Amino acid sequence: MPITHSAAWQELTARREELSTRHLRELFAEDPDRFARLSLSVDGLLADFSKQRIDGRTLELLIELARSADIVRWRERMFAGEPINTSENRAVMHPALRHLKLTPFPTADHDVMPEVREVRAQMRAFSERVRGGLWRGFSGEAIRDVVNIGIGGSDLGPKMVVRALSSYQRAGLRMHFVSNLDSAHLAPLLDSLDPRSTLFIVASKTFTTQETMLNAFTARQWLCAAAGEQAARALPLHFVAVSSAVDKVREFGLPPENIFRMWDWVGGRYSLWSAVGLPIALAIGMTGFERLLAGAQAMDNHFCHAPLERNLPVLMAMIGIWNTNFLGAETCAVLPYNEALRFLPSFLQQLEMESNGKTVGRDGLPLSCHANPIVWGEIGSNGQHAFFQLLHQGGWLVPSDFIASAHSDYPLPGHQAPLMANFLAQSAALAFGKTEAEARSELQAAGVPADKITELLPNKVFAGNQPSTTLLLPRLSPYHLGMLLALYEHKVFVQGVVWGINSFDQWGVELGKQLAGRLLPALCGEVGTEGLDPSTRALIGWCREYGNF
Ligand SMILES: O=P(O)(O)OC[C@H]1O[C@H](O)[C@H](O)[C@@H](O)[C@@H]1O
Repeated sequence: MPITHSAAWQELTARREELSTRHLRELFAEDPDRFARLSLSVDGLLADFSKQRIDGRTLELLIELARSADIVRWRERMFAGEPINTSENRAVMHPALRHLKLTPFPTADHDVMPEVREVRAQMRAFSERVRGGLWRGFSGEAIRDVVNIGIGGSDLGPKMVVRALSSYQRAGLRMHFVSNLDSAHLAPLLDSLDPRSTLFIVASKTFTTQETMLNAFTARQWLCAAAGEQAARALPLHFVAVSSAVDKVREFGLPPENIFRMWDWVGGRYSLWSAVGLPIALAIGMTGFERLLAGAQAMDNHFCHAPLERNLPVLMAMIGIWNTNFLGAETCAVLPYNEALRFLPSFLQQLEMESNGKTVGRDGLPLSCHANPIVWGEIGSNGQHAFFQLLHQGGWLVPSDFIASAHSDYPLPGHQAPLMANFLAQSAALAFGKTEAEARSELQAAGVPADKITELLPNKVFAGNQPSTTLLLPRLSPYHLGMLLALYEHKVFVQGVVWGINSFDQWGVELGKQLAGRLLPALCGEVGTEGLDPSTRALIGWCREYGNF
């Protein structure tokens, strides 16, 4: 039965009629305990849902909706290692990667932990050697620059975490991330590097991704040219790979000891906890990386054991569904007030939109409702000076997640309090707005003449009622970052279950890749353009006229 036919969905639809006309101002005025009732903290991570357009009954119904989608059973199935990624017949076991107990996972009969622990030990040994200056390049120099070559899940996660935890980076290694096919990404970086002290990590689960392989081949050529006669000896001293395709890495020229394995039960966008996180271990040390894993494991435990009504990922997921499917929001903004979380919006875009950006359900039938909204975002307070105008007065419903850490790890005097003041001010302004009466009396108090007040007044009113969730970390530590990221992962999982989606495949990325493969020879003039659509044919003509392929 489609989820939209469930009793909870029907009741929520009725509830929408009532709540869509209510203002957050009224909801707060009616209930002085609203913050206490609609916020929840787990291990120091605080989530405030009180500025969402919900009330107690709505929340009860949302939890009932999650139950009618059988969330408890699906959660058990995931943690039991069942092949819930049905279109690829794969288990989904990224929680195994942060399982730090000495017990099996998922079961004693099918325990992946020995392999996981083996790779963790390999990561520890390797990162300690590199960080300690014991891993030497072909000319005997220690490593100073590390370049991760990968894209999508093999780039966004480690890049985001390395940036987020930059204040924990003490070994002095310079970390770089190259993902784009465009040589404007790799070329200037190579120009700035010394091949004798540079280490490349080629991260690709499949080891076939066009962008990654092209960048890896170019980097290999660059190294070999610099190493000259020592090229063969240099390659394993300057290249390691993270992949599940061991044979392909061997063909690239790397010995088994330079290969960090991953498994088909880890999806790319869920893989930062695996050896894909090697740049994190190199940047902050393996002990720091394990703190990240510990935070994620704490969130796994909370997700598995907390009652649904007090379960952070479940609440976040269901409130998102309320905003999308009942209030009609088409987008969702991620607004981290922390410079170190600069790459979090892009990471979450892949996590959410590649997982749940679908219109077909697990059963192969069209979904009976919309699934993932469009996720976008920017760090604060920068966004305030760019697009917040639209959030405040643009007339669109845009729910947002405000994220910050109370403690700054870069304590320049006088910065953190104003940052946090802006962080708190914006969600309050979006929620409560400014009425015409308030705007009028402000203008009067400022001595603005009456005719000017009439002219200005419409511009000075803020409708408010924009819903937001505030996520507040005590500090952006590896542990709390791990919690935050696992929170979003499980939120995505819960939403996928309710929408009836397989959140772990991504067939929608294939068509463009296929077409690019067909167009490449036409662009290079090796084949004609007959049979292509007129627009593409004409564009190829232009590209060939001006391009330097
Ligand atoms: O790690 P790789 O196999 O190179 O894949 C890198 C990325 O490319 C693909 O196109 C997928 O859409 C992503 O989910 C994946 O993370």
